[in-house]
Amino acid sequence: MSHYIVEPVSGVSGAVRVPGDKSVSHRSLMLGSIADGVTEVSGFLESEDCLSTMKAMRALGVKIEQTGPQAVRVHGVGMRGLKQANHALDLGNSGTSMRLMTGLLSGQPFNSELIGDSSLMKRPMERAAKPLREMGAQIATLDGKPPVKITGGATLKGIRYELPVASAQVKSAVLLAGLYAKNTPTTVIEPAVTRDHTERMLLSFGCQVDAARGEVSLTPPTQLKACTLEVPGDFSSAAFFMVAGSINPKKDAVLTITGVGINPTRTGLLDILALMGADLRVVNHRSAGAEPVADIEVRPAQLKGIHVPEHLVPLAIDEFPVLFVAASCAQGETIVTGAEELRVKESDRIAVMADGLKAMGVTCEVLPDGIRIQGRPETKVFSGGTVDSHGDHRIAMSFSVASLRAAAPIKILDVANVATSFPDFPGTAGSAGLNVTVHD
Ligand SMILES: O=C(O)C1=C[C@@H](OP(=O)(O)O)[C@@H](O)[C@H](O)C1
Ligand SMILES: C=C(OP(=O)(O)O)C(=O)O
Repeated sequence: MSHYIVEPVSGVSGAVRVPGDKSVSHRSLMLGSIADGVTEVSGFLESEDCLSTMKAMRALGVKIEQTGPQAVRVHGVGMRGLKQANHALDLGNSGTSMRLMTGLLSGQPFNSELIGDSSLMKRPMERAAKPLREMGAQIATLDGKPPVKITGGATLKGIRYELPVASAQVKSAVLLAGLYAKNTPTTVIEPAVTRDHTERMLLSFGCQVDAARGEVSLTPPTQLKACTLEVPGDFSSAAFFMVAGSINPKKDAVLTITGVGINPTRTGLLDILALMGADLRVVNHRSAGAEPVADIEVRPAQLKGIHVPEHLVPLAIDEFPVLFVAASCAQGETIVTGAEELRVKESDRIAVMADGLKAMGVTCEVLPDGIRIQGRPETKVFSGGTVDSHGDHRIAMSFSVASLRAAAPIKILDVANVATSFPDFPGTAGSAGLNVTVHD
């Protein structure tokens, strides 16, 4: 099992570019596959999770070429052109692939089976299966978990579905099935705003999607029209550098993260860090097709503890592990509540982060739906030592950032899964000034 050794360094500065957005990359493959014509994708994230989606779409009969670095050409087969795979589709570590594919495959005339790695096989799938069954799909899970078995040939009807949890994956699964609903629109009502990449991309493919006041409605199209897609840098990958630049011991340093997707349904961390007193400046606004993009400049600041407003939780859902590192360096207590979803990600991100923080001398208390962290505004907040990421990419990268305020090296166990979202994290982190080395 590979691990990182992360050495304490004097600080970070300069400019970094993060790889393409994982959520957008998955969706580009799925929608490109069922479009009519050839979809060209640039800025594509060549990470293990997105390659799992690519392998699955290829197994369903779609020709997908990798035409250059981060460039993908998807030869769409049309809405009715997918073919039955001759094996179970292994989606590795990727919850997004499994939830969204469950929706997409519910509308097909053939059977499918979805499996994944040991982490994915433990994650809840009924949240997607339930509304899809209401639409007429035939889906079986095992105690609510994978394998997900979909019996093809069902006639789907559009539904009006109120999401019990704020989940973009479930919303997207329902919308993808809604593409196949017979003559009836599908409406999803969200309890809180979640990422809207599916809606934006459906519009790019020529679908009629109406979104207003927490409701998204899709009118089933007769076809999706292939298009050209530009994937922005992943805000969730940029988050590690936003926190690194904020807790940076190098005074007056500026760390700039370039080409970051700043879709407002993703940028909760900007608001949370601003409430904590961070100095983040979003500059050079532009767009990558349907998605807004900018550069983010980060300067060191003395952060202060806050109670994170609950409405920001879904807008920062993947950023909490690294936010906990920021909170450890803040003056005073930070409280996170309303974040029970963190317990059903690649790991239980509340428990696993709390264990690692405690192992490095941080005082924190686990809550059923969050955490309380006692920040210490000292130069060396973390003792260093060994922490276990439990195979969770975001935990491994978060503890790497902690090295900026650590008294001794940090050994981070079980880091291979960093490649699911950020294939060259050690290299990019190194270019900013961190010292992360990989060991077997
Ligand atoms: O739709 C997506 O691409 C994602 C939605 C979120 O999951 P949930 O919908 O389960 O909150 C997020 O945690 C995941 O990394 C990607
Ligand atoms: C939760 C995540 O991804 P997924 O649900 O796709 O495994 C993540 O990337 O943090």
